[in-house]
Amino acid sequence: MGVVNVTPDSFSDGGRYATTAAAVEHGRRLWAAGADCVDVGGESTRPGAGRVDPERELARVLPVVAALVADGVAVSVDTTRARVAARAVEAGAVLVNDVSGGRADPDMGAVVAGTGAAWVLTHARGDSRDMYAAAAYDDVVGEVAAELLARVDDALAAGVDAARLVVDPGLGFAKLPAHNWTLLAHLDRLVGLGFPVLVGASRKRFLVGALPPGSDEHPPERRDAATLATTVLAARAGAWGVRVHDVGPSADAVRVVAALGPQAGAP
Ligand SMILES: Nc1nc2ncc(COP(=O)(O)O)nc2c(=O)[nH]1
Repeated sequence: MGVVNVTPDSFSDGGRYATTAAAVEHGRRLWAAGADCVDVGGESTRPGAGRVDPERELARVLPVVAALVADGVAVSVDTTRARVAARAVEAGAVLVNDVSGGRADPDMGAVVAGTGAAWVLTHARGDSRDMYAAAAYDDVVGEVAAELLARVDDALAAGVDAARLVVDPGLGFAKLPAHNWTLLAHLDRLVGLGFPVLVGASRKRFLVGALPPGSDEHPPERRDAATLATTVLAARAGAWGVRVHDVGPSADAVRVVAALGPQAGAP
């Protein structure tokens, strides 16, 4: 899953693809580089980010979704708003990527149930204004798994077909670095829940911990090698997908792991 943030303030590429033309061009590049899906978002989800007006979010994502769909690109929409999801699916998006796991908008379940779209339920607590306040776990893998299953139950209750659900541990969402590393080390337990697992580690701040001491926290591209390592880990654990900014290397890494054949532990 290639990332196209049509926003002026995303931490990983803020502002580079803020115009429709730049975003569409970037989405085409990611598709050509081997992305199976291009994820279009119009509202930064970084901690502390304020909300974007719904009309502005729509104005950012819809033209990009429509143009990429017209090119034959499989598009997902990164939104927590049911109305944005509905309009993006109408424009041809095939997956709703909801970092709130359906908690932000009570109408999201019904909207997804009413379409043929898939739905990524990402684990988080609170929202972008207070997410670290809830970043306390006794057993982060067990608690994230249980809370994701609660999100799944709500989705099923809303009428969404289980076959259209994907779960995501929400690295960096209401999680401290140690929580992210523990989740990465135990992705097999999340895969064992029986739903496709999407992993979004790409260029996230916790990866700086894997860089040489004193490494500059910027630019985010400096974290692409560490991101590639997380792609291999996710593929080896049997994850369904990875959400990355630098698609080419991760697409190659996924093919390398696939070439190994069935591995112990991967379904
Ligand atoms: N499913 C999913 N979606 C996401 N969307 C945005 C971000 C924040 O990263 P960005 O600002 O680089 O897009 N992370 C995730 C994630 O981990 N999982």
